[in-house]
Amino acid sequence: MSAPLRVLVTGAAGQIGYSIVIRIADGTVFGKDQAVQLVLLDVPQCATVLEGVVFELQDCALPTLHSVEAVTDVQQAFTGVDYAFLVGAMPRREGMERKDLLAANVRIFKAQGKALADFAKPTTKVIVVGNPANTNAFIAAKYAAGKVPARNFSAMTRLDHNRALGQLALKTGTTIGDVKNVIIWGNHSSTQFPDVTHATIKNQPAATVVNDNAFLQGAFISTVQKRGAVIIEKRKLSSAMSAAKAACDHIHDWHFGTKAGEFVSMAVPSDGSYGIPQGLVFSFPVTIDAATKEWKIVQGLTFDDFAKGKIAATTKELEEERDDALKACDDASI
Ligand SMILES: NC(=O)C1=CN([C@@H]2O[C@H](COP(=O)(O)OP(=O)(O)OC[C@H]3O[C@@H](n4cnc5c(N)ncnc54)[C@H](O)[C@@H]3O)[C@@H](O)[C@H]2O)C=CC1
Ligand SMILES: O=C(O)CCC(=O)C(=O)O
Repeated sequence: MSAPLRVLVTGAAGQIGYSIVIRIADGTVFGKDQAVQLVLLDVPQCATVLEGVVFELQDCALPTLHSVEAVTDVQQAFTGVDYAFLVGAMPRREGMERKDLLAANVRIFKAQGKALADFAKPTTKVIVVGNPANTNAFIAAKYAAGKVPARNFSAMTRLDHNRALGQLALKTGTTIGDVKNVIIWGNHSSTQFPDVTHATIKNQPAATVVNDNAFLQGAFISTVQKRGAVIIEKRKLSSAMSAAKAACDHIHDWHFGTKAGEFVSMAVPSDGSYGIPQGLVFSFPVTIDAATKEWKIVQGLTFDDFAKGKIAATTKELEEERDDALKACDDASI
């Protein structure tokens, strides 16, 4: 068993927390030979619930779980972490857009960015799940600057990516393993652009196999864009099982690298690729090198006018969110 990795989950008393911790603890994310020290953070009001989660993890008798601690103190939570799953935040309810959460949640990510700078390892890798995820990651990276590099911050669009794979498999009567290289561009919001231009199904161009352009430019895109809202409408709670699974896929691939010839969607600070403003946390297709654990934005993809319009819309939304978040941070007394 390798020396333990210290892995933090915030919001661990919540519904995503409950689905995510078992996958981290049982070796699904970091492998069956990798011990994990799990740190579960939530707010003090949730301390008892958190204790129950710790007890359940102990009762799972997992060989890969080196230790598990429940904490409500930010310094204790962030000290020495190798990976941080930042889930803890207010979820939206029916009828809200994710950006409606901005003012409430941005304060959390400002404080946690500072805590990462002060207490985490400079090599810590961070996935932000709490919404609005891209902009929260932007804010956390800003307040960790100088200590933890911006490229160690990411936001989750893997759930959207997985939703897109699922919709294509359903439409074509194939299985998930047959569908590769869909791309989610932009924001984890209803402006995101799920793009199949470079996707394949059974190694053939997805557009050829689907053979229904109206679907690909219509229902496919809107289903993926609005899936989160539909789940809320039906469950009266937001996606949790699928969100936890996607967060684990995201960190698994960051830790182990992507497969040859395949890319995944991950929201990362833009380096200016494809004309996206520098620093904006934007979902791109990325490949990850297993040895260095560094992501690289896939280069050289081309866009038609339809795609250009979609990418412009999601970029504009993210720029507006960024500006609102910066203003909220200036106003926040933390
Ligand atoms: N990026 C994505 O694809 C997805 C994002 N989400 C987002 O994930 C977040 C969590 O969702 P759920 O688990 O369903 O919500 P939940 O309400 O069940 O759990 C959130 C937990 O976070 C805790 N929390 C709040 N402030 C905290 C803080 N400052 N530090 C530590 N913990 C804190 C709460 O006490 C609660 O236990 C929401 O913002 C939701 O919108 C959900 C699904 C997908
Ligand atoms: O839609 C939301 O606001 C919460 C859940 C979510 O982000 C999603 O299901 O995609």
